[in-house]
Amino acid sequence: MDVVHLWKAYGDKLVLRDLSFSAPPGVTCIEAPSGGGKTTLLRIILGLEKADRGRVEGLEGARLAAVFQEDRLLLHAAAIENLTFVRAGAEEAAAELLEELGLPLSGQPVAEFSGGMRRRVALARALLAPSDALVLDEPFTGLDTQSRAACLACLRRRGEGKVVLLASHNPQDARELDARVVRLPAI
Ligand SMILES: Nc1ncnc2c1ncn2[C@@H]1O[C@H](COP(=O)(O)OP(=O)(O)OP(=O)(O)O)[C@@H](O)[C@H]1O
Repeated sequence: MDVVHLWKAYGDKLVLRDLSFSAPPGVTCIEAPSGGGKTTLLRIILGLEKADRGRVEGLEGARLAAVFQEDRLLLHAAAIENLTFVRAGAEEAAAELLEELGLPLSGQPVAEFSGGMRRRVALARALLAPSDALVLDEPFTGLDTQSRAACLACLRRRGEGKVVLLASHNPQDARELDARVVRLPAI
């Protein structure tokens, strides 16, 4: 995937200025401080926001799976139902993923889960959805050390061969995922 001369402003506020980079298969971490434009960039890549100028190449026809900054789960459904919602009939694969991420297989609605548990359900859902590329916006927020390690291992294994874009303000993410890093310049 290539980002080519991307510009984006909200009113007078310039957020992305002539941004270009390539993201080959593997993990690319997008690093910037809070407010630095990471979410804006990912939303443009997902087609949810329009750039003012420039383009994203190489994702034409690709299936994208995402973890948004908010979890966007079906709160009254169980974790496994949140997963099979994106891949019907995949109960076994969904259960395996939940287990890998230390999540319960019970019928408990995710509304009753902790914030970190919900974050892991959102990641599991993105990993289960049939996809060619993963777009992950701060997927590890609110996770303790052990859950974060489980997520990293799962992403490493299941993201293999895909373009994975991961917005982060934690430089440890890139180190632990052996990822390329794109640092958004301060504007
Ligand atoms: N819809 C919008 N309308 C106006 N301004 C916006 C809009 N979306 C984002 N912005 C502004 O654009 C800038 C970049 O926001 P963005 O959410 O992309 O940053 P970020 O790097 O993801 O931040 P964080 O790490 O805090 O999530 C911020 O100053 C934000 O206020």
